[in-house]
Amino acid sequence: MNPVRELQNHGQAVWLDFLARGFIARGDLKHLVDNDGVRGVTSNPSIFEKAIGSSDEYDSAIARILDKGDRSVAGLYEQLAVEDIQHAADVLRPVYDRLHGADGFVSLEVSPYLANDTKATIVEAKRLWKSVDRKNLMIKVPATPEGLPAIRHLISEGISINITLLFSQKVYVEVAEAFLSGLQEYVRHGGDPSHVASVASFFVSRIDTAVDKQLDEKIAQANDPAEKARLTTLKGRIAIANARLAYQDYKRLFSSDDWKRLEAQGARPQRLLWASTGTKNKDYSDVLYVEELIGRDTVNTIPPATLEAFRDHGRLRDSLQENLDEARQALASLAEAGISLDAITRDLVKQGVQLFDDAADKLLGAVARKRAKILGSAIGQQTLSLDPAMAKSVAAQAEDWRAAGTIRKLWQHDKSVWTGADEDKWLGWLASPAAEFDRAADYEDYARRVKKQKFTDAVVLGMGGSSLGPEVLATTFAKTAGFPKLHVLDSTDPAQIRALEAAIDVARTVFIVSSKSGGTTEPNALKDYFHARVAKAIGADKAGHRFIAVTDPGSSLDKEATKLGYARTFHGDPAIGGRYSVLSPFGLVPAATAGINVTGLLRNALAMVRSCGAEVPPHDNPGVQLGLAMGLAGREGRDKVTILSSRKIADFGAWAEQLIAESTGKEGKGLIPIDGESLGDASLYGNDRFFVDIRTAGEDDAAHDEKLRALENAGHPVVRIVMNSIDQIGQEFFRFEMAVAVAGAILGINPFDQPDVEAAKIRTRELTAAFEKTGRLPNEEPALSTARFDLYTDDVNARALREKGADGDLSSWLKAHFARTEPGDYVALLAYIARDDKHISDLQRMRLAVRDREKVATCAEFGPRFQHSTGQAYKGGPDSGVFLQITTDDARDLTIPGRKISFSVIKAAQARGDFDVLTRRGRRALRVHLKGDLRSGLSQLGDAITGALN
Ligand SMILES: O=C(CO)[C@@H](O)[C@H](O)[C@H](O)[C@H](O)COP(=O)(O)O
Ligand SMILES: O=C[C@H](O)COP(=O)(O)O
Repeated sequence: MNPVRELQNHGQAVWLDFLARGFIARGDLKHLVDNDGVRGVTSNPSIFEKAIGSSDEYDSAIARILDKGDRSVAGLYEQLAVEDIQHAADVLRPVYDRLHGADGFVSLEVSPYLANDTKATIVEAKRLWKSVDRKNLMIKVPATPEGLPAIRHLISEGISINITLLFSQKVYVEVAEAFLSGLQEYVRHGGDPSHVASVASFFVSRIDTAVDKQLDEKIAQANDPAEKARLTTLKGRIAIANARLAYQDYKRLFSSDDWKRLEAQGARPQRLLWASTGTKNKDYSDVLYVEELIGRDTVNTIPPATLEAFRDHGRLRDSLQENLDEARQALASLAEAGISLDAITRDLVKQGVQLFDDAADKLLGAVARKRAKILGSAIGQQTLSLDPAMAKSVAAQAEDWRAAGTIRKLWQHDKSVWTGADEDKWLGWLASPAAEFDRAADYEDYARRVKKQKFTDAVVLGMGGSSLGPEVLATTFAKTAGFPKLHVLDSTDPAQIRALEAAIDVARTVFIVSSKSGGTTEPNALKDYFHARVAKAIGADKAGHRFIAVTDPGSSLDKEATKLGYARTFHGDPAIGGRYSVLSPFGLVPAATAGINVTGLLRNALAMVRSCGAEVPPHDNPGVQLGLAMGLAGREGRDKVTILSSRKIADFGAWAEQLIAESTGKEGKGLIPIDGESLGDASLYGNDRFFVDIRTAGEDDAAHDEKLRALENAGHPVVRIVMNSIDQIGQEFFRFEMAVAVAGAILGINPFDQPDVEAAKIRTRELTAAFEKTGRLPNEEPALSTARFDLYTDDVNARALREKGADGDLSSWLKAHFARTEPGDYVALLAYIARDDKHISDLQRMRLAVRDREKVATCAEFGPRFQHSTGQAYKGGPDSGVFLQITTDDARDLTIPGRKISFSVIKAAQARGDFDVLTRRGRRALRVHLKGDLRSGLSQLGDAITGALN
């Protein structure tokens, strides 16, 4: 007779420790069931890794699933695994029926990542039990300290459980007790115990591998030949001795009175199952862990090669209860030799979890790659071109993060990923795309209502996180027919406010007042201003209906919106910081107002959320890859993240700028985003750059691409991101959010606070309070005053500049100022003037002149907008900035109804507040205040800069 089949006659069931789709489909499993009498199947993460991860057998199934709609990587794996388990269970169902539920089981393991989490194990086990939906299923749960209560709980709910990663007799007893007590509870609640099956998977060969290693060390150290011989006899015997003694515990536990009572009610014993029964040491028999463990009411789950070997030359005898004294003696000798089996088995549990984690990482990484390949251009493509040393350090960091499960921790809101401050309270952005997608119908309903009102324009009044995302949407998407044109106003500059007002029809405009805190100066002033304008145009009683508020619940704006009868208030999530809020109402309400397809935007974004998911290992996780590269490059001095956005998504950099600067620039560390600096010759760049080129497919620009290639060839890190179309913009929002959170962890800062933004706000409030009191801002002494400009700075800067040759002429001051730049520094122009096309190109000319001459990175920013964005890094980040603030006397001021203070005064206070904080922080800063006509003032400044640089 076939020895495998014959094991049945010794009361032992043979299960197969293997599973694969083709193996079942081809009928190979059925063949083993029919011919070898195989009565069960076990699976584990390593088995699925081999089946799914290391073959292409599942590729068509993955494509078929994705064809019906995108899935998370874990979801994809789970669907494949559940299908395989169902198929195997169906093959074994006749065995189960024939044996009246005594055997014929297939096991599916909960995620190894949950091994130390009781609650999550219970939730997942129940979910898997339900989705496989087969009576002959067992859910595998590891015998970790946290697994034990889960095992008891699941049994008490009538779920059949296979307890895995069991190595020690002591833990085995606990497992059996958990089973008994769980089953008692199930019966107490009226359950029929005959439906509940359980096995305790006691691992064997791994024990010998670990013990033999220690024995070999002792043998090598021993001088006495007799001692050497004694130790040698223990090799290859401990695992079997341990298992045999565990079986004695089994017999005792399952003959107790407690058990007998349960048995009388139909309960079936929890059988011991021998796992890890493939021989690892080639010096031992290839069927050692089968032949030596044959006994009644046990199971051996055997890997295919061992099964074949046993079929070929296995010998049968009732071995399990042989030589028990010898077994005890062997364990005692081991202890005498100073080897602790307890310690070894404890380690083996930990290692076992880690091995399954590793297998799961490998498996999920492979599934992630397969998903990405099948989805192709449906996900924005990212390539990292890094020099070998940086590529190596990114790979090493990715491996550290993989082994430590850092991405999972990040998704689980574990603040230890960062500084352990309060980062856990700011992670709402991880879940918001999915939550908002579920609410998409509400946005669509809202959009329909907006459409009906036939507004010509919609204006977002907000700053930073409340304005930059909407601005990307407003400038990236064309106006939708029938919907208002979307504008964003994030300035206190009177000319800019007037220009916006002139561009809209106030009587037919909807205003979106957007402020998370509700307390931000600019949107509040703008709201009052436009409320009065609308009231004048359509009547005070109707004005409120033209306003929408987007704010966090309970804010002052929330209350005011109710008081003023706003048409609607959308609440943000207080667990999302402003710069992370674009895929929440702060971006989505403006999008819906403008008729942008919110459902499509979010559906697209979710593809990237999945690509960056908790289960996608760092090597295959695009957001994490980008973040590790940015963070590690930054740590090595390549901290100028130069964003090159193509024409169609030109504004993306302005959003990314805030995210990067405000998140990372603090405690003297951080990344300095460089936006809008067009590419130049490779010789213009220092080795402080990190380039990110982002575009939509087909937006190739030969001249730009050639320069980028030159930079790449010169060894600069270059990341290329190609979106299939602008519809994928939501993906990039999420990719960058994840990347910046990751970079923050690498830099060792809290990426969710903005300590230095507050400092400027406080100083501004002091100045405006002084104005409210006295009717003017406090006096200030210029370092130099001429008919066309005044120069201001603090004493320290003034002294330093004079020492460098600054005298009575603007160019000399600028020359001295720029001369302070060192390699690795950046120069930032901070202009408190209207942000319009002309001024943008004026600043661009100036910055490029500085870049080309000084060969440093440059920023061209408008105040007060940048104060809510890059301002954080300028003040709190690395002390590598050289700042030139540009202010002016506004030709025409603009009053704010009901307030003493005007827009011009607010802007002046903001500029001074900002400048004061810069100088108080010891930054290199100079302010040039242009007098008289702004255009000619800017032109003279431009000339002075050129003069200074030459
Ligand atoms: O736990 C069970 C069955 O319940 C098995 O599937 C178990 O995971 C396997 O036997 C082991 O993982 C295989 O271990 P090894 O041969 O790699 O040492
Ligand atoms: O990025 C944030 C800005 O400082 C605006 O904040 P807010 O949304 O609370 O008005």
